[in-house]
Amino acid sequence: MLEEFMNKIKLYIISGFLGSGKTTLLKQMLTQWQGQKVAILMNELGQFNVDSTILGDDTPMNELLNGCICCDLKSDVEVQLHDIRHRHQPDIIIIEATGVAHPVEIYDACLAPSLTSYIQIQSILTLVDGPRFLARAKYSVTTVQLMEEQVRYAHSVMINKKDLMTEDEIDLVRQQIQQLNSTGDIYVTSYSAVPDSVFELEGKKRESHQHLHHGIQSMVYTFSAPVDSRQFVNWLRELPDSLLRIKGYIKFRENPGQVVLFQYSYGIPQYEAEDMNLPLKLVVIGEQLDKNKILDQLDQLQFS
Ligand SMILES: Nc1nc2c(ncn2[C@@H]2O[C@H](COP(=O)(O)OP(=O)(O)OP(=O)(O)O)[C@@H](O)[C@H]2O)c(=O)[nH]1
Repeated sequence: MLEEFMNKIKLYIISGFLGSGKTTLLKQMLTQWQGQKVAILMNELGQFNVDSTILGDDTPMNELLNGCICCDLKSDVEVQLHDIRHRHQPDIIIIEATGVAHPVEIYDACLAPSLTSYIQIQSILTLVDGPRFLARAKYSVTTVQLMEEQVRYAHSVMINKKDLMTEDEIDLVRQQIQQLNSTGDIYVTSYSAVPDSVFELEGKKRESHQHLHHGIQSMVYTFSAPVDSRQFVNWLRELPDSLLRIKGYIKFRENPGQVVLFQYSYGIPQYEAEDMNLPLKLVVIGEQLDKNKILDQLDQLQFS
C-alpha cells in the first residue's frame, strides 16, 4: 500500500553553504506566508542561535543547537518535528540547516517512518553564494563536494549575491549549476529575493508530484504482513544506485512476531530487532524514483 499525502504539514528545507543567504530567504518566506501558520526548526552549529533574534518572536521556533542535523543531531530531528506538530499544528514547517549540512542527510532525517503520515517534504531550496561558488577551488575537496551536493540534490537553486557578480560571472555560475543539477529550477537573486510566485509554484508542483520527476524524492510503503527474507534480499540486490536510502520496520516470515528495524544506506543493509510493535512502514528515498516499479516490486514481495 502506498502512502499518499493529503492535508499534511508542508516541510521546506533551506540548505546552502555558510553565509549564502539562508536566513535572508527564510525571512522572505515568512513574509510571503503571513496568512499561514508557519513554524521553524533552526539548526546551528554553535550553542547560540543568532538568527532567532533576527527573526523575532512571532513565529514558533524550535532549535537544534551545537551540532548538525545531518549527523550528530539527526535523531533529534524526529523528536523536534513531532514536538512542533503537537504544540503548534502548523501548515508549514521550514527547516534552516547549518551551512555544512548535506541535503540528503537532512531529507533522510525528516523522513522517519513515524513522521510520514503527518509531514510531506515539499522542497529542498539551496542558496548558493555566487562569488564564493565560483571561487570554490580554493577550498578543500570535501568542502567543494559538499557545496556541489547541496546544489545537486536541490529542487530549486537560488544563485544569490547577484549584486556582487558581473553578467559574465552570473552566466558562468549558472552553467556550472546546470551541469550539477539539470532538472532543478534556478533563480538568480540578490538578498535571496525570489519572485513571490515561486512559493506558490513550489506548493502546486509538489502537489502534482506525479508529473514531477526531478530531484530527490521519497515514497512510503506499508506492509500488511511479514515478507520472505530471501526475496527481500534479492530485491535489495537489484536496486539501482539512484536509490539512496531505505528505512523502516518490517517483519520476516521466518520470525513473524519480531519487528525489525531496517536501514539501507550506500548499498549496505542493516537489521536490528525492535521491541515495540511499530507499523510496518518502509520509507524509500532516491533520485528520479520509479515509484510505480518499486510499488509493484514491494507488492510482489508482500503478496507472493
Ligand atoms: N551583498 C549581498 N549580501 C547578501 C546577499 N544575501 C545575503 N547577504 C548577506 O550575507 C550575509 C549572510 O546572509 P544570511 O542570510 O545570514 O546567510 P546564511 O546562509 O543564513 O548564513 P549562516 O547561517 O551563517 O550559514 C548577511 O550579512 C546578509 O545580509 C546578497 O544577495 N548580496
